[in-house]
Parts: sequence; C-alpha cells; structure tokens
Amino acid sequence: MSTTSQGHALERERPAGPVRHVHLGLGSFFRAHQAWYTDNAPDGAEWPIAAFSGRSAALAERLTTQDGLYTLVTQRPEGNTYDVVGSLARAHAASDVEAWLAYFADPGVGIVTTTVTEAGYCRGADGGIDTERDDVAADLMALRSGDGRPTTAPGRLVAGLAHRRDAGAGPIAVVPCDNLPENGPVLRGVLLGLADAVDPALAAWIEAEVSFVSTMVDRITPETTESDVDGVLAGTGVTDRAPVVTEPFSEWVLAGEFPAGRPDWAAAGALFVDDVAPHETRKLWMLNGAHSTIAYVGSLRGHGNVAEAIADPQVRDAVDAWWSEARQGLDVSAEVVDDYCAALVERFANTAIDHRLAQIGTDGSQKLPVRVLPTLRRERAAGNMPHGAVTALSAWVASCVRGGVACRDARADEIRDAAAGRNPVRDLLTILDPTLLDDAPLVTAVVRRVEELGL
Ligand SMILES: NC(=O)c1ccc[n+]([C@@H]2O[C@H](COP(=O)([O-])OP(=O)(O)OC[C@H]3O[C@@H](n4cnc5c(N)ncnc54)[C@H](O)[C@@H]3O)[C@@H](O)[C@H]2O)c1
Ligand SMILES: O=P(O)(O)OC[C@@H](O)[C@@H](O)[C@H](O)[C@H](O)CO
Repeated sequence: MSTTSQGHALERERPAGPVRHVHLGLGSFFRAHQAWYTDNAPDGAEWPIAAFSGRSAALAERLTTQDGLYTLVTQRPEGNTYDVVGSLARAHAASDVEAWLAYFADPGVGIVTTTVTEAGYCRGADGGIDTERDDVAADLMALRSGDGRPTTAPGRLVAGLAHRRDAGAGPIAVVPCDNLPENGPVLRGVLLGLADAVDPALAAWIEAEVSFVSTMVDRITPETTESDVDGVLAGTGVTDRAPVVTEPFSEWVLAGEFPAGRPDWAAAGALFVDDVAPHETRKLWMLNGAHSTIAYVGSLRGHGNVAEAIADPQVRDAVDAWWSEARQGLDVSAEVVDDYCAALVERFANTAIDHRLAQIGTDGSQKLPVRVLPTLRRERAAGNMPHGAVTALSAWVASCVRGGVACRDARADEIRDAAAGRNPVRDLLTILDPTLLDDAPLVTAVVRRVEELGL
C-alpha cells in the first residue's frame, strides 16, 4: 500500500521486551482482536507478540518497517477513533522458519494463537488431518526428515512443538482463534494426527504438555483498503502502511488452561468459562450464518457490502427466516436471542464499515457446513423444510453457478467443475455434504429456490 503524501512515522516509546506469545496468521483479525486484548490488558507489556504471516511476506515487511506498530481504526457512523496498538513486537514472513523454531524452543514463550481461516486446518472428511493432500504429504516428509520446511499451518505447528520438546522448553498453550466450532479439540486432533504419523512419541508429548484452548472470537474486521491508509493519514497525521479497521463491538470467550501463564485478558474484557460451546453456537449460527446468507443473497441482488445488503428488505427477510430457524437450537431465553438479533442488525447496518460480501462469501465450502448445516439437519429431522437454511444453500449454489463471490474457495476447482456440469445443484450440494443428496425433498426445494433466486 502507498500514500501520496507523507505524515509522521509511528514510533515506539521504548523497545518491546522479549517475545512470550507467538501468532500464526498475521492478518487483520488477529490485530483487531487478540493483539488488541493484550494491548488493553494491564500486564500486556509483559507479553510481547511475534506474529508470522500465513503465506505472503508483504504485511510482515510493512509492519517491520513500523516496528510492529499499527493504527486500529474503530469505525462508527458518528466518526472514527484511532488507537496505536503496541503489543506486536515482531512481524515475520512465513518463510522465517529459523525464527519460528527459535520461539518454540524458548521457555519464556507460553502461548501460540492461530487465525489461519477455516481451510487452514487441512481437515479431511472425518475432521482429522487430510494426509491425502499434496501439501500435507509434503509436510509429513519434511517433518520425518527433521530438517525440512513445512508449509501448512498444522505442519508448521507440529515442527514448532517438536522443537520445543527437543529443547525441553516445557508446556505451552495453543489457542485457535478461527470461526470453527470446538476449535481447541479440532486443532488438537489435527496436530495429534499429524504428529503421530511423524513419530508417536511426539504425539504422546503433545498430549501431555500442550494445552489446547477453545475460543469464541467476535469482531467484524474487513480487509484494509488504500482509502483506510489515506483515512489514517487524514485523521491522525501518521503515515501507517498497515492500519486495521474494525467495529466498536468485541467479544472473546475462552476455555482451557494456560500452563505457562497469560496476559490478564479478562481485565480487557475477555470471558473465561468452562465451556465455550453455547457461546460458539450462538455466534456461529446467528452472526456467521446470517453473514453467509447476506453474502450470497446480497451479492446475487447486486450489493457489495453488508450495510447495503441488510437494508434490502429481501435480504433482511432471508436473514430473519434464517434466524427464526437457527435460534430454535440455542439453549437461551427468547428475550436474550431477541436482544442479540437486534444488536446484530445494528452491527450489520453500520454504514461506516465497508465489509465486502466478497470477503465473507469466500470459502463457503468450509463455512456453510458449520454455520448452516447443523440447523438444516435438525429441522429436517423434525420434518420441517427450513426456508432460511434452504435459501442460504440455494444462494451459495446460485453464486457458484453464476461465477459470483462463492467461487473464491479452497475447493474452487471442484466448485467450477460442479457448476459447469449437467447437475450443478446435486454436485454442488455434494461438495458441502454428500449425504444431503439422500434427502430428495431437500434437493427439490433447493432446485426450486435456486430458480426463484433468478438463476
Ligand atoms: N475478519 C473478521 O471479521 C474475523 C472475525 C472473527 C474471526 N475471524 C477469523 O480469522 C480468520 C482470518 O481473518 P482475517 O480477517 O485476519 O483474514 P486475513 O486475510 O487478514 O488474514 C488471514 C491470515 O491467515 C493466513 N492464511 C490464509 N489461509 C491460510 C492457510 N490455508 N494456511 C495458513 N495460513 C493461512 C493468511 O496468510 C493471513 O496471514 C478468519 O478466517 C476467521 O476464521 C475473522
Ligand atoms: O472471517 P471468515 O472469513 O471466517 O467469515 C467472514 C465473517 O462472517 C466473519 O469474519 C465475521 O465478520 C466475524 O466472525 C465476526 O466476528
């Protein structure tokens, strides 16, 4: 990113201390959320973070020139506020394997967080690590040889944990922060599966020494654009080539142990609980399920962002239909759900935030199975044909066939082939879950709804 005029540079008042927290997936959300909680924790300065990009080096390079500092822009209809976040001490490219391993070997490092997208966990149909994938198979060989350079998120995490074991650096907490139900047990299963294929003794060490923390994370954080860079310069006089824009609302619910300590995130607003599941289903079904509905229905109707789309009565109807079904599976009072939905409408309608439907519509093959299918299955088991869930699936199908926002996907090749085939509805539904085809009335309902959506 570049700006045409120059302002002040961001400068750290005093050097950051030694790194104690490593993050994988240096993107916008981690910087609006986990790094922000540490920045706001009273002891946050004792927990400097080193973050590694998932793939490209560009953001790490930009942040390194700013000494890890960046501006968090909180966007409200009445105006923006600007805060400089200082908890990110070091930003590294994914390729900096030496630094990655060195942090894991350091007993002072006690936390590893991840935001690598739903697809980044490399899971197969059974939910465990998919060793049939070329990249996972290559990582397995690299890990077995002991001197290779794994590239997938699970491969890099297993390499780091093997290094920690060999260094005798002690227990550590691994904290996935992606929108996945039961993300702690999911990541644990993926890493144990991969580690076991490398060396069963390593898997046993991970089982004994690594705590997998489950989380629910929430803060709407769009991709940063060139105009956000210009907005920071205009609003603060600072040239920041890596700002993050976000909404005022934030929520973080965690369950699990931190054997090597953690910042006082609770003092910054995080909630520590015994069981994240009720928080996770509420957020994943009501917020993210609605988001996916908005992304596919809204983009088919020509909208570009969430605020525009939710103002369209047809999109709002689709969201209301979805909520009326999803809420039946929540173990919360009607009043609490009503309040939650009202707050979501307000968040979605925030016109200061340009949350692109293209961003939300990405990777539907990974998102719809966790956001929408549990409600669909529950309703079908009860003998109902849920209009909201059917609309979400149908809009995804229509978007795939029309070459819309659903086509940017970890399984894009399969989607393209299915969409171009003779039976697109059946073949696309198979990508989400092959057992959907066993339900003939459902397939008929999707075919009809796809037509209604104007394919
Ligand atoms: N943006 C939000 O509003 C938001 C809110 C809650 C949760 N999240 C979670 O955070 C994730 C990241 O969102 P973001 O806004 O930071 O996105 P982003 O594109 O800004 O950053 C994503 C990071 O993940 C890495 N990554 C992407 N695919 C990967 C893969 N296959 N393997 C390893 N690394 C990979 C990227 O290189 C990048 O470092 C989301 O997928 C979601 O699960 C996001
Ligand atoms: O981040 P993704 O790509 O998993 O999903 C897109 C949005 O639904 C999501 O980012 C929400 O904005 C977020 O989960 C709100 O906390």
